[in-house]
Amino acid sequence: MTTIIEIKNLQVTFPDDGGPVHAVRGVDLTLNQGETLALVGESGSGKSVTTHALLNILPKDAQVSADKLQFNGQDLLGLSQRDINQIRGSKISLIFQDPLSALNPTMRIGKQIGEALRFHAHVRGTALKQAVHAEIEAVGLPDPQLIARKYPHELSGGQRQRVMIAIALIAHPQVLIADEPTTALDVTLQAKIIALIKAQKQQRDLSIIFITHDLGVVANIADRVAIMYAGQIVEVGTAEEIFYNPQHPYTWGLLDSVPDPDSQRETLFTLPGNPPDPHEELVGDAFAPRNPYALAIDFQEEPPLTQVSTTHFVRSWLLDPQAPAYEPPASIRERWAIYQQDQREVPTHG
Ligand SMILES: Nc1ncnc2c1ncn2[C@@H]1O[C@H](COP(=O)(O)OP(=O)(O)OP(=O)(O)O)[C@@H](O)[C@H]1O
Repeated sequence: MTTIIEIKNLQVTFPDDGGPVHAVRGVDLTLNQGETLALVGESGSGKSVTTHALLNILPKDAQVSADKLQFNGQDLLGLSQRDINQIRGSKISLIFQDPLSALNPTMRIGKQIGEALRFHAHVRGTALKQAVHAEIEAVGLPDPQLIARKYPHELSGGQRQRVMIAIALIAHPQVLIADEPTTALDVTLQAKIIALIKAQKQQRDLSIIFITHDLGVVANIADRVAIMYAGQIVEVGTAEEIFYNPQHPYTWGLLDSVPDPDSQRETLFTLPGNPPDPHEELVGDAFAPRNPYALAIDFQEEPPLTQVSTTHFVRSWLLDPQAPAYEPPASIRERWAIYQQDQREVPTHG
């Protein structure tokens, strides 16, 4: 498996009148060739800041440090702004949550889609026009010539998001970072945009980081899932491990807050409390005050990362060999039962 992006111990702090804001507190993350990695957590957990650090698009006053921040084995932290600009848009592209504010209201759609190709590949004239029209078609928009002449406000929300995808993909990047690309859309449109991203991934052999606060959204697209809380990854695993063998109480809460059409539950679970103030210096486990399963040690010491399988890692004291026995919520026990059943059904060789 080829690693495309490797992040080790990423820390990002912003200066602020109320004291430094600790947005990212030691993130380790890898993206492998051809996979979709979902980065999931509540608002403010540091998902966007993590990927913006990668692309060097944080505000100038951000303090960024990392033991490793690499793209295809190349160190991104040491690169000049010019070299980073070459990578951004052509090798790594970003789709933002809100196309209306990301698009230029005064520029025709066609010109905006063509920009990356003009800038990175110096394509001009008829070739550029043809490439733009082909890209508009590829993202499922009708009548490319008409769409290219329109301005952003003349399109619907779903059409604008397709335009954002065309802008991100036209220069044939290796990596697509999709930051909450469906949040502003209704459920039907969400499903269509996810299907489009999935299809484009397959056609173009993309690797994707898909950012969302909603675990339900990524069930159909993610190969692996990383759960982020208060600037740290608290659990990471394959989609199957996160959905059916989750080990961190925060992941349990996120799973329980996803609407389940088959469930008998009448009201949806909402995680009690709020994430910690990012100004705070944290002691122990950042999730402890909201965690009904917290142990005394959670309020004193940061939990170590425990390996559950070759692909599954969890940052929780519950997995310590000395932790007392505990029983997760019934909804999670049901998931575990399905997982164990699936494991038994996997044929063993040898
Ligand atoms: N320029 C900035 N100056 C100060 N604090 C910032 C800045 N950008 C982000 N932050 C803070 O960093 C923390 C992480 O923000 P980030 O945008 O990465 O969260 P997120 O998980 O992507 O959530 P959301 O879905 O709301 O964007 C938040 O507390 C946020 O307020």
